[in-house]
Amino acid sequence: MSTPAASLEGASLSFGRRVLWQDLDLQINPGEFFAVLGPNGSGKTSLMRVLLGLQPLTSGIARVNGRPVARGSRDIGYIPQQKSFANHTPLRARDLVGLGLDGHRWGVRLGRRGFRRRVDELLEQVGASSYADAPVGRLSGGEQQRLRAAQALASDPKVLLCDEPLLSLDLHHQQAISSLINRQCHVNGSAVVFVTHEINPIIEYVDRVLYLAGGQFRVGTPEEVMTTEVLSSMYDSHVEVIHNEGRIVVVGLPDATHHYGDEQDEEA
Ligand SMILES: Nc1ncnc2c1ncn2[C@@H]1O[C@H](COP(=O)(O)OP(=O)(O)OP(=O)(O)O)[C@@H](O)[C@H]1O
Repeated sequence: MSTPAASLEGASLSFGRRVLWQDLDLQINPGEFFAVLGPNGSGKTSLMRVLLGLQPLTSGIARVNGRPVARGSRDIGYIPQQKSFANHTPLRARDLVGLGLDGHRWGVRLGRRGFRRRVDELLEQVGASSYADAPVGRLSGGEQQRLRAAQALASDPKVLLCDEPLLSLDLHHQQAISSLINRQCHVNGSAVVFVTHEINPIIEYVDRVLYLAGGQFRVGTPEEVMTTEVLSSMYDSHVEVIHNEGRIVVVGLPDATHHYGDEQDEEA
């Protein structure tokens, strides 16, 4: 059996009394498109941070490509949740993409010309050729986000972590970026971990989902997890899930995010 691209064994994460998840066992395989869903504060970004080696688990072990997670792993590509670059960031769009491509693996192998060609190719793939030489701080949120995607794809990572990468993109670019991420996954063999609030833009690509809510989790195909029964039980309230023409509509989600552990906090 091949080594999982990323795995968690008996993983738990708590902050004080708040339990985000407990006893999570997970193996994400090379070439698997794995979506992470759940309400605000359910621990999706924290899971990314665990895999990036930035957030220690409360218990259990997390591995990437068979090795315990470590900061700065070259096995990982990361499209962070959107934050804007400061206005005067001294980088052009192509420099940012080049950072993803830089260094040991590619710099030597490609040479200067090849390096530039590859950066141009990536810029084109995310529809950023027209602003290749613009300072990143002057670009719109969506334009910056497309560059982050190009940067993360540049290194051909074993594991591609995407934290709401489609936010602030228009429909056309949502489709272009999600299809590129899908190609990186199903053609180039990266494992993709894709955090999102909305599964429909990527539903045709998703192999399995992890759904986090109320301190609980479920793992399975979208058809197994995204059901009225499963989500109602996780939210502890009636939630209706409608599958229609390949889309999934969830109706009646409770507004407030209930955190497992809040009861104890209140009692205390
Ligand atoms: N270092 C920390 N110390 C204390 N609490 C934290 C820390 N990091 C995250 N949390 C809390 O853990 C919870 C989960 O945060 P996280 O960012 O993982 O949620 P999320 O599912 O990504 O949410 P969203 O959908 O809003 O992005 C939040 O309530 C957050 O305040």
